Amino acid sequence: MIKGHVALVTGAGSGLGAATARHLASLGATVACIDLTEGAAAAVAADIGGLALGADVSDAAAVEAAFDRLLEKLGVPRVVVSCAGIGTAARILPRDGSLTIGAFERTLRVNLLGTYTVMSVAARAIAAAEPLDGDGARGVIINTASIAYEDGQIGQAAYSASKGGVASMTLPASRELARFGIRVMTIAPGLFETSMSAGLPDDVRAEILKAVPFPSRMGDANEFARLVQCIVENPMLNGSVIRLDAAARMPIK
Ligand SMILES: NC(=O)c1ccc[n+]([C@@H]2O[C@H](COP(=O)([O-])OP(=O)(O)OC[C@H]3O[C@@H](n4cnc5c(N)ncnc54)[C@H](O)[C@@H]3O)[C@@H](O)[C@H]2O)c1
Ligand SMILES: C[C@@H](O)[C@H]1CC[C@H]2[C@@H]3CC[C@H]4CC(=O)CC[C@]4(C)[C@H]3CC[C@]12C
Repeated sequence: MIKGHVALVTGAGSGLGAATARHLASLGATVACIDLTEGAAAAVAADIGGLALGADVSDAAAVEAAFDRLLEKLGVPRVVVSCAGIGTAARILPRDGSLTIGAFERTLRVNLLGTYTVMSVAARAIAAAEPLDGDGARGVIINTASIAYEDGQIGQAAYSASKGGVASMTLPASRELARFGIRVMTIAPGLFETSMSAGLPDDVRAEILKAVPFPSRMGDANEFARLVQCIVENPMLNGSVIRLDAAARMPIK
């Protein structure tokens, strides 16, 4: 379902998404790279001979328009990986007494609604495509949560809620889409070296790394991409959330 097929990666302009797009291309896929930062998606797409599409995943019309262009240019993607997301640090009760409801809403819109939107638009196209094998497989959708969905720290109520929603969607989505031969999986990464985690204050990073048993280091984005490959290549992986975290359990803050 990789070599000679089309794949779609959101958040492909940076970090885990960019590594995944590059890895799938190295395995012979033609990759469509969606990102809010179209220039970043274009740089990755240019490197791998893929298609760059600028879209905000939280904007359903933009996602549909990008998908229409993908279908026109490349055809139906059989592998869809949602990496687009934002990290948010927002306390429920900040010291200044302000309300952080806007930050909560923005985080849920991008991380949860955006993931649901891409999954919905992709599933509609994949379900209409020809089956690829004797099982009747038509495609696989891989979403990205975070270990924060279980170990959320102080200041991560919004982020953890958004990732908890992504994780919780996995089983019902896989149950519903099974009849179309579409698998749904979620990866919950621990701390990985990307632009997002670069925003971590050094003391916070050090505290989190103390809670990473082995290997006690930041993950490499290619290690995420290799799990994507494993999921695509193993048809028995469906309806599950896989923590990719070196046995980390994040500390309280
Ligand atoms: N880096 C980590 O430690 C870590 C850990 C666990 C989970 N994650 C998750 O992995 C995913 C990828 O994160 P990353 O570390 O590669 O971060 P990153 O910031 O390097 O990449 C995220 C990409 O998503 C894009 N993006 C953001 N909002 C978007 C939107 N509304 N529409 C389209 N594209 C959008 C950004 O432009 C960026 O290119 C995120 O969902 C993040 O929450 C990251
Ligand atoms: C496991 C990962 O998803 C989270 C673990 C720690 C989080 C970071 C904590 C600091 C935040 C600082 C900020 O204002 C932006 C978001 C953060 C970098 C946040 C991002 C998600 C992780 C890395």
